[in-house]
Amino acid sequence: MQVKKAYSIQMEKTISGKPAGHSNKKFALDRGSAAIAIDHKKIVNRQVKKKVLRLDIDGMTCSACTARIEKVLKKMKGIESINVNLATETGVLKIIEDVVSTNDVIEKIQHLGYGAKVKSAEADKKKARAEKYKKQKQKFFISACLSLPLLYTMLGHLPGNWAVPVPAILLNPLIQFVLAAPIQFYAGSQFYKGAYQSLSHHSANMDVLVVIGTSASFLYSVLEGVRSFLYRGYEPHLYFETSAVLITLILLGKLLEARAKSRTTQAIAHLLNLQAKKANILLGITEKQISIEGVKAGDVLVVRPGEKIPVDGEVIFGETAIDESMITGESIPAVKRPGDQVIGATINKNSMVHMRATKIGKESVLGKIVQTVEEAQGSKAPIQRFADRISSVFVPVVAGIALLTFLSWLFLIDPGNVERALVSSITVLVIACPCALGLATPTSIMVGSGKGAETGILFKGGEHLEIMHKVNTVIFDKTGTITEGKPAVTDIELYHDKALSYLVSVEYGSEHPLAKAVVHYGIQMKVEREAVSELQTITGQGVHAVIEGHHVIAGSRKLMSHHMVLYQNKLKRAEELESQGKTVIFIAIDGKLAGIIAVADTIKSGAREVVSLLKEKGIEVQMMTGDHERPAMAIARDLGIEHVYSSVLPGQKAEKIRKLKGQGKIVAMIGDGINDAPALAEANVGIAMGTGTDIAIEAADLTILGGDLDLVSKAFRLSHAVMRNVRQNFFWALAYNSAGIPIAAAGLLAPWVAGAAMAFSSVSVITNSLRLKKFN
Ligand SMILES: Nc1ncnc2c1ncn2[C@@H]1O[C@H](COP(=O)(O)OP(=O)(O)OP(=O)(O)O)[C@@H](O)[C@H]1O
Ligand SMILES: [Cu+]
Ligand SMILES: [Mg+2]
Repeated sequence: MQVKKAYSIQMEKTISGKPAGHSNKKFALDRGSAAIAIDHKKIVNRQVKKKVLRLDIDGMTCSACTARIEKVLKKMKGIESINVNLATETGVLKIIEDVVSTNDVIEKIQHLGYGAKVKSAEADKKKARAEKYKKQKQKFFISACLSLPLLYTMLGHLPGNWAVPVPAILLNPLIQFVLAAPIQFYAGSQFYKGAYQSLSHHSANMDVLVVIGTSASFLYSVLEGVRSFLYRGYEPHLYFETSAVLITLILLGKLLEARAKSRTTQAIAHLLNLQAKKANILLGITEKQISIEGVKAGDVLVVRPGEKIPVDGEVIFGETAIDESMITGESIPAVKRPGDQVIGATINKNSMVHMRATKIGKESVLGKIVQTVEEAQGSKAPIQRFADRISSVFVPVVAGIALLTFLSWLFLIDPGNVERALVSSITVLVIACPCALGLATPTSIMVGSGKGAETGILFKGGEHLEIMHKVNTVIFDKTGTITEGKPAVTDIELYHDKALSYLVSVEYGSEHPLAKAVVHYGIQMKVEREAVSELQTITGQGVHAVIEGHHVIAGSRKLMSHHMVLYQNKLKRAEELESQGKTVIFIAIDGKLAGIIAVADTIKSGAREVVSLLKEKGIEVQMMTGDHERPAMAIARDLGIEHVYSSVLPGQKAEKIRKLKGQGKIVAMIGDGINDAPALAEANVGIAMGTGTDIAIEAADLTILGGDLDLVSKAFRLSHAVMRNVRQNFFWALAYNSAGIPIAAAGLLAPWVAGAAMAFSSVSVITNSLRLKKFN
């Protein structure tokens, strides 16, 4: 049954990732021969009760912490999803406001022993981070200065001629205690705090390992010292330097980590820097310069040539050309007249204009981009959950191995030697600490998606970066994706004197690229437009309207057949035009064919290269279009694409992708139109052209700013580079541990060497991630 009714698109996207291969999107499309009415507000309103809550979370030390917060909060009522990121120290939650309040969530996290507050502005955060860094640095220096004399005493233990004379005072247990205690309890207090928090919630993080390790050597040394006071002549075996150096090195590691981390978040700062800092506001007839934060929607702003457009808005006076390349990728400046929309951060080239601010801050185009990038950087790739799982079992396992080491030394290897047993087990504890594992994925994802954003590839989440490198089938949409989407009318044949006027009038109400071509042509030819009623867009087929009491339809031959319009006598002419790669629009008035009009679009530069690049990688390339077979084939042949699906209706596009997925293929769909939205949502990876419709962008997993096809192959390369980087990070994170544990258990490693290895494993992971910045 085909009912004429508006059909709506339902979209549900979650922030958190699901395992690769599973689409986390639902896209219901009831098909019919009817008009499509897509209401943006409706999509938003559906989720009005739900709120995305962004928090700054403080005090997490390793991925065991993130795992615990996620686990506990997931159990709370009203929390739909939660994603805590160690690298950015943030949490993104989806909550149902009626059920749970922001305060409930914050209290819960605080109860777990972490600091939590609603995400502050980037500037506040920077300040807080800088302060923390300063304090951390201070602690490190104190601890390093106190450790040096202790370290010096170790030189006295060097074998044979290497031994260095050590002043007796440094060997005094009391002096050593005085040097070591501040390190243990002041500089090292953060580890005690962390360990206490962790243990009081029945879990163990890396702080626990550090605390057990350092406290054991400290306490043992204290006992030895006491003994030497009680029994004259007793030679105490002091290990103060072990705990001191360990803490110093771990603090150094943290310091280096913090510094490297701040470099990974530069992409956002870079984006925010695009924004204008000041705006000239017009108050009556006087003009005043104010800072950008002071601009409100509705303000009238003056923008002179050479200045940046301060916020999103609408031109109300003047005419100018604006360079929008940073947002749209379009290198030719766009002409803007009163009534035209302008985008914040773009550059006014020609002359002064007045504009009315419409969207500011988070609502603006740039604000949304920043938000997307932030979310992507804070989200998790499926592979990270794997890392989180490993590290959450790691700590107890390691504690077990350390205990085993202690017992086997004490009872089997060197019976009765508490000291040897203790040192070996401490070393095991320290070297096995999996702190770098928690950083392996998020730092790569962060640098990688930041790099993408800089180049014009906006990933909506880390999971897409990961899935993308598994893609083996890529499907391109034609119009607007492979072609410029700026078609021009080339041929025209009319059989009714009102045909052109009616056609231009109906197409005026359509967003379709073909419609724009017709409207543009109409303006050029100075065609009069008529009043239109009952306008309906039939997605994938054409448009319908009533003009001066006449039923006018324009679109594909499918639409004509559907309305029983006879077009067969013009079929030959149409096919002739189509073989040249042109798209033919049929016009019918009151059920009679009134004209055919041919429209041609140019293939984007770089299209051929992308296709051959993907094919080289062993990826299957296909094309899927709503257009007729002939023009589709003509273009496909030109590009070297063998598989073409033509005359596909929007719902069928998604169907086709579902089928391919069913065959076990991992599919990426690249499109721009409303007709592509369901397919973009269905594909494993949906890629939208930034020049395309909002609906497509919303449905997709990543957006190519400006619609540059080179960026498509770049996005694929980036995902491969990031995943390679993640694997390298896993290696660096685990290499020291796996190699170190047996050596440490055998008692062949000094505890401080283990401490250094642990610190450098974190540092090498972050350094490796930063290499992605050089990706080109
Ligand atoms: N506004 C319109 N005016 C005239 N014809 C239209 C209109 N919208 C759709 N059509 C007809 O329907 C066909 C399918 O449209 P659809 O939007 O699904 O795909 P397309 O834009 O041609 O190609 P692609 O799927 O590659 O983007 C078009 O080729 C055209 O013949
Ligand atoms: Cu560690
Ligand atoms: Mg298209």
